[in-house]
Amino acid sequence: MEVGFLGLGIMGKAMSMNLLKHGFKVTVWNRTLSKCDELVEHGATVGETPAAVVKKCKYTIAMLSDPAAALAVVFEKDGVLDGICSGKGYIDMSTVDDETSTKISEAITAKGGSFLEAPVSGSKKPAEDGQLVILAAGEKALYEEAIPAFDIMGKKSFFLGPVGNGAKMKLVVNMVMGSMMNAFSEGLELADKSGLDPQTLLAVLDLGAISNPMFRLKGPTMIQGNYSPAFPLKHQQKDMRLALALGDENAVPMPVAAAANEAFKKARSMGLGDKDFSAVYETVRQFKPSSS
Ligand SMILES: NC(=O)C1=CN([C@@H]2O[C@H](COP(=O)(O)OP(=O)(O)OC[C@H]3O[C@@H](n4cnc5c(N)ncnc54)[C@H](OP(=O)(O)O)[C@@H]3O)[C@@H](O)[C@H]2O)C=CC1
Ligand SMILES: O=CC(=O)O
Repeated sequence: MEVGFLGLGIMGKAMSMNLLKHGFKVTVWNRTLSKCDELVEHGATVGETPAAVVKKCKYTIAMLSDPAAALAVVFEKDGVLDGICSGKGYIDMSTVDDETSTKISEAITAKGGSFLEAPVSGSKKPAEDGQLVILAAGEKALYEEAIPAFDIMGKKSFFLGPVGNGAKMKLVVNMVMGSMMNAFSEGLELADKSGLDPQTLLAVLDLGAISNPMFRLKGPTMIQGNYSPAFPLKHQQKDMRLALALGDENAVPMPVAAAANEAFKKARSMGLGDKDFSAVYETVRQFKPSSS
């Protein structure tokens, strides 16, 4: 099966690599073309533009940074719209808001193509291990067609109904995650400043009711001041911003998420946007290990 893949950042590279390793023929495109090289070494072919990829493949997956990128790749010259037609599908797995997704869906379907949004929960390692959670919504027939690819990239896929529901679910999940990361950072700093060993805090947390993979994975690296990016902080802040807009639209008060968003904005202003989202710890941290 020949599939297209647009966007070879942290996530897209790992996801398309998994498809290749499991026997899919993959045609890739990335704005910075040199990022295609490693995929080509593993058997991918390169399309010169998004339109060229879409013309070649039955369906094309995209994994792009944000709403502006998702829109640009579809609507700009030689973009997805210039290649899509009846019988072809477009699956956007980027984290965007429902308005962006709906705009893309309407344009694709107006040209006779079918559309699915399918944002994912899970970061670099789950993407490498094929352990993502896929939150799909849109054209059910395209969802069914894409299940063999979803089964390779993910450990579980949900079909959530009409376009917009996948985007909203993803924003709710990441709003919770971003808020938790801030509470966790404050806890680490409070332990340290009040004379407790943060490592012991991690051990205590891991044995109790709020034990979770994120604290377990990120805690040790945060204590070391190692923020090598798995989930870039600028993307987490984008997700907080979009989730807050969803709260605004639905008149849901979200004071905790609003405070977390401010912390991520502060981290961006400190030049930490391209670091891992756990670098938000630096907004409250006073002691800096010499390695940071
Ligand atoms: N990293 C993670 O843990 C997770 C990320 N996500 C979401 O997945 C998406 C991708 O994330 P991730 O891979 O980490 O991000 P990266 O920043 O690593 O990659 C972003 C990709 O978008 C491309 N891009 C950005 N702007 C444009 C544009 N204007 N036109 C064309 N292409 C563009 C980049 O191209 P170029 O290489 O040229 O810059 C790159 O391929 C985001 O929506 C993120 O929120 C979801 C779950 C987990
Ligand atoms: O969007 C990020 C994630 O870890 O999920």
